[in-house]
Amino acid sequence: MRNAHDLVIIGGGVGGLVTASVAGQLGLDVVLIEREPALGGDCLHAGCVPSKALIRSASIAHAVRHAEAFGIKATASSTDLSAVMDRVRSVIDRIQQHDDPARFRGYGVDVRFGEAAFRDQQTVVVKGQAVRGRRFVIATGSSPTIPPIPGLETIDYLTHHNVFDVRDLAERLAVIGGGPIGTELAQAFARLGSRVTLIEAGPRILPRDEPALADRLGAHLRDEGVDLRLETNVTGARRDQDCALLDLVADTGPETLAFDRVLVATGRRANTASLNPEAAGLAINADGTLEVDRRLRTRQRHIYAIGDCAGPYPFTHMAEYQAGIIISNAIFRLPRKVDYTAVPWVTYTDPALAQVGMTRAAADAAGLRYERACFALADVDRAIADGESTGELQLLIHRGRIIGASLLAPHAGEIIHELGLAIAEKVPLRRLAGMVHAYPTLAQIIKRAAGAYYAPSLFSPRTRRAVRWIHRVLP
Ligand SMILES: Cc1cc2nc3c(=O)[nH]c(=O)nc-3n(C[C@H](O)[C@H](O)[C@H](O)COP(=O)(O)OP(=O)(O)OC[C@H]3O[C@@H](n4cnc5c(N)ncnc54)[C@H](O)[C@@H]3O)c2cc1C
Ligand SMILES: NC(=O)c1ccc[n+]([C@@H]2O[C@H](COP(=O)([O-])OP(=O)(O)OC[C@H]3O[C@@H](n4cnc5c(N)ncnc54)[C@H](O)[C@@H]3O)[C@@H](O)[C@H]2O)c1
Repeated sequence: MRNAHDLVIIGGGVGGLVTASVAGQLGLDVVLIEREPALGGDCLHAGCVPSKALIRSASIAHAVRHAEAFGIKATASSTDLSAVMDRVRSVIDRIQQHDDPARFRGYGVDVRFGEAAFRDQQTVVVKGQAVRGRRFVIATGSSPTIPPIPGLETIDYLTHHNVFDVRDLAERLAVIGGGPIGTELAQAFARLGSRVTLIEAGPRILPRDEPALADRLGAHLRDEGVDLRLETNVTGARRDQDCALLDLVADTGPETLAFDRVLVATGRRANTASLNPEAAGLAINADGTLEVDRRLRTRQRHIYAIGDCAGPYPFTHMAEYQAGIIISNAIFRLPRKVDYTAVPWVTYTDPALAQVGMTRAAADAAGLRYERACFALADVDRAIADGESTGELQLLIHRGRIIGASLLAPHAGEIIHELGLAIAEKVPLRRLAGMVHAYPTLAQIIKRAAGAYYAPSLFSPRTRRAVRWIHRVLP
């Protein structure tokens, strides 16, 4: 095909950037198109990075406030949100250096800024210019969805796109939506000093996670002072002088509450409309993601899609993982399919809620018979030393191997990967029970849960009889 680039990548977030850097360094003729004025995508500018930087400030505020429980007299903390957000900004700026267009141009990538839309199956148009490609990777991410609440447009609500620009701490903050965004930010702002009401339409926060652990986290947030309203619908919103009024309806009846700010965190939808997908003959799933096969090819075999715009797991590490699949399929031409058996995800509350592999709901849906091994964090020595008691590990075990793990614990995201490897590599549970875990670590909860699973058979009457017999007959 004349004048066609080897690879045209649409979207300069993590999915697009990982693909572009490898393809460029391997010597392909690559064009990377990003509609915002900077590379990095939502994770860097309005997602993972600013939220985790904010959570860090919030955890320090929380530690200072509770210092006395650890024998430390600290003066009462107050939050300078402007300084907190300056730090958030500086963290973004520091990481942004990795995503400098000059770096990618140095790899030979032709970086262009402007919105790309398909003209046909081989061409996208950017700022009026046609860009032809032999292969395409769509990595356009997702955007916040706004629920159809009458009057919402009148109250100047926040989303994750502008919440990190706010400089003054709201005294009363409503967070609508108890998914990962709403839950992480509700706790962070409560710890920074806002009175937070977290409103979730469903029966629990974090509906994709293990229900018992999500409930435990919800109770913990309440203990920390978050006013958690479950099974509550927002039926109307309006401005009243300096505040926003929200009409709430729950089993207990209707109620109208006043807030200084309202953050909407009710989900995200794939960015596909601006791409003009029909012109390229691409199919869209009911949830708005692009239809792809297990090799991440759309219906047009030379057009691939990865990250949030393809799903099914809208996380940065999954966009990066899927970029690896594309590199294999589209660059090395080695057919490779996605494998989602050991996908981890973490909600970075304190304690954090981490999942890898199957939840019980997923195992039930797959018709698998499994057993459970659980262990409470409160019985782990390190957790006692740290003054942390809220948490639990739950393992799902199928034929002696772990198929899913859910962990509520401080830094759960740092602990869960050992279990991810065990699931991916089908490591027998007894190997984990026998593995030496350094003392005292929170990760010992894994060995303890595995030990708890084997304890009934280890200390059974049969084993006890066998041990007595051995001691009688052997010298
Ligand atoms: C508040 C928040 C916190 C989060 N925290 C975490 C976390 O802790 N861990 C985690 O794993 N995930 C987290 N996520 C999710 C994570 O941000 C996304 O999964 C990740 O950014 C997806 O990467 P991507 O490459 O698919 O899309 P993005 O990073 O969104 O990049 C897509 C890019 O495509 C561009 N684009 C869109 N349409 C076009 C077009 N037509 N032409 C040109 N360019 C276009 C966009 O401008 C954007 O830069 C969080 C998300 C939010 C909102
Ligand atoms: N730590 C992380 O990995 C992390 C953190 C933040 C975001 N993310 C990603 O970003 C994506 C978007 O996150 P999110 O939290 O916005 O979406 P989500 O879809 O995960 O959760 C939205 C929540 O809002 C509730 N909801 C929807 N409409 C509502 C309404 N009108 N009133 C009250 N509640 C309502 C839903 O029941 C659901 O619990 C997620 O899919 C997640 O993967 C990941």
